[in-house]
Amino acid sequence: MKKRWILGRLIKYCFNNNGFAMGSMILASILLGILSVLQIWIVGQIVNGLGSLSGQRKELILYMIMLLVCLLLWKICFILIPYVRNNLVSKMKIRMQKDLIESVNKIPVIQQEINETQMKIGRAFDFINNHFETSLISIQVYISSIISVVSISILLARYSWVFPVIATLTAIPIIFIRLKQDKKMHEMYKKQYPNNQLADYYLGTLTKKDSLLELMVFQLRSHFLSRYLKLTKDNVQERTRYFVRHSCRGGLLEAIWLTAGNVLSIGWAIILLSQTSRFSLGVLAIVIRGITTAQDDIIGFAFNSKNIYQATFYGEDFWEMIYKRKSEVPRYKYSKVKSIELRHVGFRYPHQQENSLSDINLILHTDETMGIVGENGSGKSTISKILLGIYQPTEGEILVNGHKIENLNLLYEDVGAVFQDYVNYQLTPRENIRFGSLKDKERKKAIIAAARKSGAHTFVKDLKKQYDTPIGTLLDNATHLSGGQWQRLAVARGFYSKGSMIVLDEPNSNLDPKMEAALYEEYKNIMNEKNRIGILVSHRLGSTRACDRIIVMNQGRIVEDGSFEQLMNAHGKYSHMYQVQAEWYTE
Ligand SMILES: Nc1ncnc2c1ncn2[C@@H]1O[C@H](COP(=O)(O)OP(=O)(O)OP(=O)(O)O)[C@@H](O)[C@H]1O
Repeated sequence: MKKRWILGRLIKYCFNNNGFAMGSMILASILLGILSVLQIWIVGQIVNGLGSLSGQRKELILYMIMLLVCLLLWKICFILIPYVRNNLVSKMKIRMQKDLIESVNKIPVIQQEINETQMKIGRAFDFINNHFETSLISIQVYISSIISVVSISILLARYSWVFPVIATLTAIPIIFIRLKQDKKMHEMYKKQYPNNQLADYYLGTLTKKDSLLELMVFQLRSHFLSRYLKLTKDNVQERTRYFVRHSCRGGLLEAIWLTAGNVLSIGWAIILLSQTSRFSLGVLAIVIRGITTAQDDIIGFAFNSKNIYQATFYGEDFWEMIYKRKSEVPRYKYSKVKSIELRHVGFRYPHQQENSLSDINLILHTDETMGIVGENGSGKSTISKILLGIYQPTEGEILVNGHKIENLNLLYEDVGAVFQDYVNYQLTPRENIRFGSLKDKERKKAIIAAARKSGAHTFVKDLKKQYDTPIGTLLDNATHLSGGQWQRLAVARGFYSKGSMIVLDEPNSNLDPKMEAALYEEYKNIMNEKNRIGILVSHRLGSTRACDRIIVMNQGRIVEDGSFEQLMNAHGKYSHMYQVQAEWYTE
């Protein structure tokens, strides 16, 4: 998208969503510009009137009244504009956040996971929260400045065309000086952005609850603090260097140029006006005020460019995301999956040299359960994310119910999953479980049944308000839960979900052995529910024993595929790993 269109885009977007407020703001800005020239002209007439008091009293009073009306209108505009703008900004921010969140939701997860996208999303939100309002102010200042400069130039040209030229010529070099300063500053901010992000991360690690324990035990606090301080010190030093190099020098140059220009232009005005018969004190007042106001407007115009640079930098990411949403490839939605087939599927994470999955061939039918085993990093989670439609393969084909998915863009209406890195929703146990299938009406009995199966019910029933007790650390009077208790809620969420597929990705890390053993029984039941494909990713080979089939992953490939008996009889990798684990328990 071309950068220069960004302000135009913003105006259009605001008009489309809140035309009345935007229109009022623009009209008030136009009025401000007109009032500015009107005041100069009236003051000139008053000075003239004062110079020749004889018989001009009525006119003088009329000009005085006009000046008062002008000042009153000016004041009203000054009160009205911020009021309308605040109103517009609050409404538009909500709208923009909604649009942005919807757009972010449509970015493929794999793209969202990469740092570059995270930075883009961060900058887009930054635009809404910190730069959108300044962009609106810039638009408003631009409009009133343009109207003011044009009308003052017309007024000055009535006396001599030299005056608007003088006003413009003295202001233009200053515009360039400021533009250069702003460009440098913008470059500096852009350069500092990754370091700022890293500094925020260090600060977060130093202050967040999750990292406190490790910071204490490994005595990392001073290490992180010195890293944080170094980064912020470097940034401050760079900003100071920038300030001395560009702002101070530029400011000095500006002051010298403007003073010299003003002395010259006013001197020239006096000489010129004294040579003509139209010379009067009022005209001199108009010329001096006119030239200085026009200069201020032109310079203010340029000063605004700093806001425009920032709005462009942060806004670029916002508009890009909103724009992308419209050109997005449609996703293929399935409510009932009877079969899913991967044909020669390969997958490579962005910016990686090697494939994480290669040549995966697999057919899964409804009412079938599959275990996925393999060493760390062999591709188990990646393949389950592909089956869930979270990642799109970079090679090969996917067929759902026998139909090829074009562009490999797959989405299910309803699937269940328990991930290794599940989320702790700082709300209530009911909501934590209900999120497993939010689009249906709440099934109270099913929530309790899911909690019973996952073992969550044993502690939830003893909470103050049971399933409606606030849990976590955010809400008032919330109850703290242990790691294992959170995990049981995450498992209950998976159990509560409906739909034609469930993926359980090693969901037992925080559970005690008794709970783990009991859960494997439940996994068996849940995966074996009718009209479902059940997938269990696990390091405990014994837990996959009950699956109809097991695949063994190694370096991104399926190296064994069969039932438990077949794999044991084959005496391959699975049987070897199984023996090793069994020995560990029996020794
Ligand atoms: N977000 C990512 N970006 C780049 N590479 C990744 C990413 N996630 C995983 N990988 C790489 O892909 C490969 C497979 O990872 P995956 O998480 O699927 O393995 P896994 O078998 O589930 O491992 P584990 O048993 O440790 O959970 C690994 O080599 C890993 O380094």
